[in-house]
Amino acid sequence: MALPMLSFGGSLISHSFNRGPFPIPNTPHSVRRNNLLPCQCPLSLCASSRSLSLPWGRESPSSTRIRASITGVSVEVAVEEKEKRIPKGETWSVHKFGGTCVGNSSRIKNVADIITNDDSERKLVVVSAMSKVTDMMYDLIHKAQSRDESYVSALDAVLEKHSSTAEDLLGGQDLATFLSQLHQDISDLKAMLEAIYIAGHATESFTDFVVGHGELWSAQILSLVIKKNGIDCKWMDAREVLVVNPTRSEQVDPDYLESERRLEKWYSLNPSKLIVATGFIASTPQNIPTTLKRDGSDFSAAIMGALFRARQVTIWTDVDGVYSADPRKVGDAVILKTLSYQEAWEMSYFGANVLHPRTIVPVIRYGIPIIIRNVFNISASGTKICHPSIIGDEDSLNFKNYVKGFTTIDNLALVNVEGTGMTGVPGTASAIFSAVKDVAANVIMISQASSEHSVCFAVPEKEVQEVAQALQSVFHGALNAGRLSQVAIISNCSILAAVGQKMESTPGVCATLFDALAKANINVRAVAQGCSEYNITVVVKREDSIKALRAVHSRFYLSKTTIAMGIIGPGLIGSTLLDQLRHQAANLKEEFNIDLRVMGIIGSKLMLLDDDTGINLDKWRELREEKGEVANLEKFVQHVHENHFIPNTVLVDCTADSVIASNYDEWLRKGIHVITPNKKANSGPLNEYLRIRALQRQSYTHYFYEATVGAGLPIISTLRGLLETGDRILQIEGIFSGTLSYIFNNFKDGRVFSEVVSEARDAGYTEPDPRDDLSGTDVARKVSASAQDFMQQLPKFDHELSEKLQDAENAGEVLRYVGVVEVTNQKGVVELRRYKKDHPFAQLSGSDNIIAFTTRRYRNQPLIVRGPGAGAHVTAGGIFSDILRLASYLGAPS
Ligand SMILES: NC(=O)C1=CN([C@@H]2O[C@H](COP(=O)(O)OP(=O)(O)OC[C@H]3O[C@@H](n4cnc5c(N)ncnc54)[C@H](OP(=O)(O)O)[C@@H]3O)[C@@H](O)[C@H]2O)C=CC1
Ligand SMILES: N[C@@H](CC=O)C(=O)O
Ligand code: NA
Repeated sequence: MALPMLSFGGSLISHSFNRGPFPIPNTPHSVRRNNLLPCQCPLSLCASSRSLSLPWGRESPSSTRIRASITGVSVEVAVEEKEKRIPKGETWSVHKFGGTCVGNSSRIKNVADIITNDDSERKLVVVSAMSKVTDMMYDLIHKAQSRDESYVSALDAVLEKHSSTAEDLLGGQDLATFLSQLHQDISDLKAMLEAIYIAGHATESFTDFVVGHGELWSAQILSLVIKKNGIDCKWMDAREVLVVNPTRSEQVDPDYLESERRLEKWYSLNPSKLIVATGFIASTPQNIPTTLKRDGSDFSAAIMGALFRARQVTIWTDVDGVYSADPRKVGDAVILKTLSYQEAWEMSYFGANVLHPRTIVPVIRYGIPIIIRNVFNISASGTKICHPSIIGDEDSLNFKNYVKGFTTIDNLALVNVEGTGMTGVPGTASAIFSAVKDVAANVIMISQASSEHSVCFAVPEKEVQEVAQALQSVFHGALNAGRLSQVAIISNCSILAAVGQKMESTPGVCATLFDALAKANINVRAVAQGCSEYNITVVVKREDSIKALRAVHSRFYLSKTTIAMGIIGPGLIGSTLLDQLRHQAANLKEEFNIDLRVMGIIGSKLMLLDDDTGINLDKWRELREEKGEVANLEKFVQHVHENHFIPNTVLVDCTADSVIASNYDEWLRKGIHVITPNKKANSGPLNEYLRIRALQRQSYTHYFYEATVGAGLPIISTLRGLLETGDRILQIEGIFSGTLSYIFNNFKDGRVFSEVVSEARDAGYTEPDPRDDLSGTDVARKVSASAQDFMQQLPKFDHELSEKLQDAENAGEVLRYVGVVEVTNQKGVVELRRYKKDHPFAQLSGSDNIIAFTTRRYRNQPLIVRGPGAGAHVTAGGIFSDILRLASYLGAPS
């Protein structure tokens, strides 16, 4: 057995090292645990299997069978070998659980359940140490080598954490066996830490040996819990199988051939359909324990996936999958269903916490998909990272498929080396970057234009001064001679990268990205795109980083029918509309790709502005109480329209205020759509109305007001349909007022007029000011100063109206308040008329409106629209359908 490289001296040399890299007594356990070298000759298989008989998890192979296999009984050997060879391929699924997934006993149990419920034929589970344990283990080393005696109590805490977890989960013989092993390990570690304490130093292999215990314990506990679920399960100390070669730069390269050979051997001794293996740890070809470095468990799982030619490798973590952008920065970030290996690679490289890029390398070889899933939300299907051919054409018509994700890296500086002396001079770039290498700075992006006049590159801010000094010194002569004009530092920069495999050969992606940045008023300092076209990198000012990320994300990810809404006037109609939006929003998004976001709600006194992605309509009333601020219409409009990257804005005016209506032209001019049930803008001077309509057409915005006539009834749209298709209106006659309809439908059987008006008001049919409903607003204004006053004065009219009613009844007629537009004579009349009891206008009930269009096409029989023409629900419904009409004009599917 090869001896480890140790740097211990003096008395420690006298320890026995022949079993491993550490000076611990030769207990039977340490022999087992550290006899990592599987022997090369067939005979030694027997020897090594005997010595490897572990008391937990692993069953010794039958010695008879092993002996038979080495005594040359060839037929038997063949049968045995065949049976025990790993059935590689599709049948295996690999699962990897990180530290948080096995952070305490209930989580370990949850993991055991997930494994138990996976119906794959064969399963390999790779497990990290319980959360915080690896840090605790590193801390032990740190304490011991800095001669801090508290390593002893820190080791006790490690013991306590694992023994209490085991006691929670296990019982009987399993618990006893595990605890005895744990105590043995702790006592071995204590001896080793003591040695480190005395030496004041720990070699890398000692450190790796100590820290790897977290995985040994979690794998044993998990395998015993799974066994408790009634499933046969073996645990694997991956150091017996995974062989890696250290490289420079804190990385290791797996030796697949040797690992595969050892795995075959391991499996022949431990055939099982369910194996729990330690993540993170491995051994060198010389059998010295080592680790796959930080985040190495994902790498372990990927290597195991490759060794087993697994069907898939699932990395269980605590997020639902890979997001299209950092969800802490972009509220709209979505979970990506699929990513190609290349995309995942680029995303992780560019700062997204996806997977370490090296995790992908082992699985690419065999095209094994990696799935990222949330252990705390198993209903989420996660993100599948696989070969692009498997991704297929799902969403292929969707532009967002071209750019999958966006990432940012902050705290960077640009270095710009500039001067005419660089043009056509070979070796300048080499001189620049070798100077950078000499100060060990990491170059994150490079850009050089074809004029060769300047080379610009990004490095971490903390390294930039050293880089600049190195360059000043290397190019001292060139700078003095003027061949180089400057070595400039541009501090406070961030990188924004857009990643997507389908960007390759797709025209317009760059243009869209830059257009989004330009519209958000963000200056781009430098750009880089490799010819692979998987990644476009731009450098922006640090303070613009989040704004830039949101701008580009919205451009690619929000559907073009995402609409930012500002609701003005959350009174009866406005609040009913908000309730309807709340109920329908998810369905609209799901079925029609219409994404409505209420970004602000303003009343006459208070306003509520959203934080980022829209107000939570489940509790807008409470939020208004908690977070409402003093109403300020200008600020409100600016917030709703300008403070985000949603492609469309609509203001919905649910007031009856003419001052609010006087703003429509300005809003339309700014590109804001307007929808309203407020009649003020349409019922003033005709010129005003025509001006708004003209402006709206010029600015390519929409102005919809269906609810201003007959509430939700399709009156404006019917009229428009008739006119736009070339029909000619001859007359429109009808009962246009829900309030008056209600009043005259119920003003009978000896009832008093004022009482019926109050009833209409209570039912929500009247205007905020009921004088607007009753004919002769002028008359009303003459007799009263306010709406309340008017209601008090109203009984004075009871007598007069009772007489009119009586007269009509005596003649077998009813009273109806109608409006008539006679187009041919250019005449409009609004008056109280009497109709025979069998006339359609006499048949109405409740707040019904009835409108009869007599046109050239509908000359003999008018086109009639009839139904409730007032009330909160039907009015809000009318506004809502205008909002959806807007969405469909903007491109929503029908
Ligand atoms: N009721 C119905 O059946 C129909 C109504 N309509 C129209 O719907 C509109 C709303 O009616 P309704 O909901 O019943 O009225 P409400 O009086 O219940 O609500 C009006 C809302 O407008 C707000 N408001 C008033 N002035 C301003 C201002 N300057 N700035 C911001 N907010 C303001 C009020 O805020 P605050 O509470 O803070 O004062 C209140 O929230 C009216 O234009 C009406 O003509 C149209 C068709 C049918
Ligand atoms: N107050 C109005 C409501 C609809 O416009 C009416 O009564 O019709
Ligand atoms: Na209508």
